[in-house]
Amino acid sequence: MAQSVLLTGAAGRVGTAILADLADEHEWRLMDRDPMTDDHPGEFVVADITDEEAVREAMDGVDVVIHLAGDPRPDAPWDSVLTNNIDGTQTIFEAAVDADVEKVVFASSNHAVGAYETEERTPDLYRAHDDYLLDGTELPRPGNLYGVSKAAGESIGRYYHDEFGLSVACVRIGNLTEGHPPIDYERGQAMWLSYRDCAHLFDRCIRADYEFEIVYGISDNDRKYYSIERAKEALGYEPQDNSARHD
Ligand SMILES: NC(=O)C1=CN([C@@H]2O[C@H](COP(=O)(O)OP(=O)(O)OC[C@H]3O[C@@H](n4cnc5c(N)ncnc54)[C@H](O)[C@@H]3O)[C@@H](O)[C@H]2O)C=CC1
Ligand SMILES: O=C1O[C@H](COP(=O)(O)O)[C@@H](O)[C@H](O)[C@H]1O
Repeated sequence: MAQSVLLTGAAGRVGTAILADLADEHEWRLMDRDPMTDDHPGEFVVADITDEEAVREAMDGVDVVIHLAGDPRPDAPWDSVLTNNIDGTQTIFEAAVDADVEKVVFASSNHAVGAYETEERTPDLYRAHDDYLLDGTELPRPGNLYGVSKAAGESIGRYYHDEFGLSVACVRIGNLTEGHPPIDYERGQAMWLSYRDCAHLFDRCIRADYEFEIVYGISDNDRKYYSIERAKEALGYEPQDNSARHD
């Protein structure tokens, strides 16, 4: 069944991947601080996610929020991630609860667990023969302040689930690259997420029933150190792409 979905950060790369395949699948309300130049479905709200009033207005009548807006740079400075990624995320969750939204899907990141990639484990970790696997039950272990902000976003989601019963899915997105896996970048190949698998995974997050989930958002790559089993079990994720098929 089509759902009414608020998509924050709609003008960015992940938003573009989602809308490319799902424009006709749901009723969209799009939000970004930058206007969208391309054709887009639904209504577009130009607003900053730290603007409480604008966020509350945009949340009206919405079933599901996909929250992508934020500073995506792994080397982003603290003042930016504090404002855009932590404060902005709390504003979204608070407004979602107040508006009786059913589900919030939070764009977390591989960088929330980046420090598991120790000198001893790498580069073997990025290769198919290695069996080290993170499955989403491990503690966050960020390797930069951006990763700290994503771990904080997951905790904010946990709090709003436990305290208010909101369904929350945190997707630790790997490396979204259009058309083919990253070239000459083993780490990126191991965590490649194709555009169509990205759209499908977020569609499953919109449609599935769950309580609180942390899943990895990568394609079904032969080389992988993130398990996609929980995304399959809890959400019905069925990826079609594999970075090994593009060598
Ligand atoms: N692209 C990737 O491979 C990955 C992305 N992510 C996460 O997914 C989300 C989307 O990332 P991308 O699409 O790649 O980034 P992007 O930079 O292409 O898109 C982010 C969008 O959010 C908007 N935005 C930023 N701060 C905002 C604010 N305060 N208020 C309103 N809009 C704001 C920007 O204008 C931009 O259009 C981010 O939260 C990022 O951390 C996580 C892991 C990997
Ligand atoms: O969280 C993110 O991760 C991807 C992959 O990280 P990288 O350090 O291998 O580039 C990154 O491309 C994206 O911009 C970021 O938001």
